[in-house]
Amino acid sequence: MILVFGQSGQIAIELALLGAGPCLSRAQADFENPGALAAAIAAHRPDAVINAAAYTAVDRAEEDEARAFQVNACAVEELAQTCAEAGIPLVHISTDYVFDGSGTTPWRVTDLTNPQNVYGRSKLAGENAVRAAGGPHAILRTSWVVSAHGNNFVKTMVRLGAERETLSVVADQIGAPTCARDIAAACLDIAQQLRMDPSKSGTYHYQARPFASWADVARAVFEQADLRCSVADIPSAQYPTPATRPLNSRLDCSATKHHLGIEMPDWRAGLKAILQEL
Ligand SMILES: NC(=O)C1=CN([C@@H]2O[C@H](COP(=O)(O)OP(=O)(O)OC[C@H]3O[C@@H](n4cnc5c(N)ncnc54)[C@H](OP(=O)(O)O)[C@@H]3O)[C@@H](O)[C@H]2O)C=CC1
Ligand SMILES: Cc1cn([C@H]2C[C@H](O)[C@@H](COP(=O)(O)OP(=O)(O)O[C@H]3O[C@@H](C)C(=O)[C@@H](O)[C@H]3O)O2)c(=O)[nH]c1=O
Repeated sequence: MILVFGQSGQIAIELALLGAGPCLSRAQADFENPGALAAAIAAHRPDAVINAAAYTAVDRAEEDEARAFQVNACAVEELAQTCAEAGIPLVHISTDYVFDGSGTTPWRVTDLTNPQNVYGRSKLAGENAVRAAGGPHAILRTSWVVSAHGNNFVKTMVRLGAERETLSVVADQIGAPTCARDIAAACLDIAQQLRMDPSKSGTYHYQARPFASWADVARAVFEQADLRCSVADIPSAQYPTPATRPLNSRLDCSATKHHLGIEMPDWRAGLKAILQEL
């Protein structure tokens, strides 16, 4: 049995649809309540754990640092240590925001991290806690998660695209949207592989193809959803936000393919499915 944390989140919803579970809610396992995660593991005795819970409000985190670190790092340390002590494989999801966004080369799993905002620093601290716990684990870094559920850029674009004739969207942050459904399937695959072979533990990248800017994604949404809104490309400087976002969010996913045999999906196909679901 695969125990999932983060029941109401985009990725956890897709994990449940794919048959993973039980999926625990905040009320069942609160990451701000020390001891709650160890108790949940003891109660469920899972074969593997997928942590899809996190503090994901990137701008709010700038003023809510203690809570972001509690959820994304301190609680993750408790979870990782509990799993390691029991030999339970842990799949932990992380983010492109652990990188500083310099250059244009896709980030490899071994590249130096240097997060530029509180959310990214808290996620990096969570990664480090998982590695330090020393149990069977996979840290799966992904980016720009989109789905028919929860809050995400695609849903925001569908809403704004119906209200506006033109929308200004940043065109100098390059990465790729990755569908929660594809990530969930990858997490399940990795959890099974870790159960069979703990030596596959490590850090992996999982990002859909092809690379795109947020403006490209907005254009694809409007085109596929038949919305008449046009997109004006702007630099990040013209869209000031409390948290700095990395310009280069391209992830090199070759190790994921090489070591785990997992292929990267095309986000345009996933986008089509999401728009049909909305
Ligand atoms: N969203 C994105 O674009 C990206 C996300 N990721 C990572 O992927 C993972 C999943 O993201 P996503 O599916 O988008 O997440 P969501 O933002 O959709 O959901 C987050 C989940 O975490 C839960 N959560 C937050 N705080 C607590 C807490 N104190 N105790 C228990 N549960 C809590 C939320 O519960 P509640 O509903 O009660 O608040 C919710 O179920 C995270 O690790 C995230 O960092 C990586 C790259 C991009
Ligand atoms: C709504 C809107 C956003 N933007 C820009 C702002 C920002 O640079 C970019 C995306 O905005 P969002 O706030 O949706 O994205 P953001 O919350 O930064 O998304 C991030 O979330 C965390 C959890 C991650 O881990 C990252 O991988 C990434 O997905 O689009 C525009 O340029 N125009 C607009 O009208």
